[in-house]
Amino acid sequence: MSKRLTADLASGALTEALADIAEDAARVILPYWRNGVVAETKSDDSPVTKADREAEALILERLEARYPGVQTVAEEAVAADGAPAEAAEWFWLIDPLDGTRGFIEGRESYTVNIALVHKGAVVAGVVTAPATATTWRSGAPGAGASRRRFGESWQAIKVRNRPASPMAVMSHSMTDVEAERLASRHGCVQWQGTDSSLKFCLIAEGRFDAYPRTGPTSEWDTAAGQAVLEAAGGRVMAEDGQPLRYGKPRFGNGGFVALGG
Ligand SMILES: Nc1ncnc2c1ncn2[C@@H]1O[C@H](COP(=O)(O)O)[C@@H](OP(=O)(O)O)[C@H]1O
Ligand SMILES: [Mg+2]
Repeated sequence: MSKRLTADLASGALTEALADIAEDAARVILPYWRNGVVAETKSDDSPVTKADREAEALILERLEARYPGVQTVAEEAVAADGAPAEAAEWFWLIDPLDGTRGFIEGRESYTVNIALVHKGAVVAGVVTAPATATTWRSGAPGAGASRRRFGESWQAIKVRNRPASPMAVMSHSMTDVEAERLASRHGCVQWQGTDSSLKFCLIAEGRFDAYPRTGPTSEWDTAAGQAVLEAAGGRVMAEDGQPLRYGKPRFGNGGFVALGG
């Protein structure tokens, strides 16, 4: 493993570099947003655009240039060529455009996601929201999480203490009845629908308290958001009550719940 990777992880320079890469990917994506982008349908029926593919190509090239030889597991590469047979000790999980449906419909809630996994645990991640020019990142181990607007300095963020009336944030992909049932199972009286990994970041910055999810997602949908949320003082638990882990069969997740303070 490259010495640079482990040194950058320890110093916090890793997510500084990942943030620059994700923001450059955002600059590739933005010209396509609200500009008549054409959606194609993948074999799993989910949509993909030129923006997804070009952003992923940029991210893969930049990661390989700075940290050569680390395994990459990226949404569009897996869609085209299949998933690697097994996860390496260290690997990247990349979703160049999470919330593609919202992106195509012109909503702001889509993100660029890059995360690093070591021995099945997510150890670093960045989430960038191109539409609002905002990036969230985990810092050096123990150094918390932070957020910046493009070109500005990092501000520390953290989860809020659970209030008397906790609020859930959830995928739009549910009926109101399902969403209400799921929110109340986690003690939440109110809930709001949002696309993409932004949900983890909204909990990390203390605006919501829970993000429960029952249906399947892919590991690249959750890893970067989990890194940010854990660094901000929250957690993401799989159905067994343990922190969500990575490198599972076909890089797929079951249900989970993300929680703030
Ligand atoms: N049944 C399923 N299996 C795997 N991933 C799923 C899925 N249903 C939704 N997802 C993924 O979850 C992401 C959307 O989450 P949300 O509903 O919270 O916005 C999408 O990512 P992409 O937009 O990157 O394809 C989508 O691919
Ligand atoms: Mg996704």
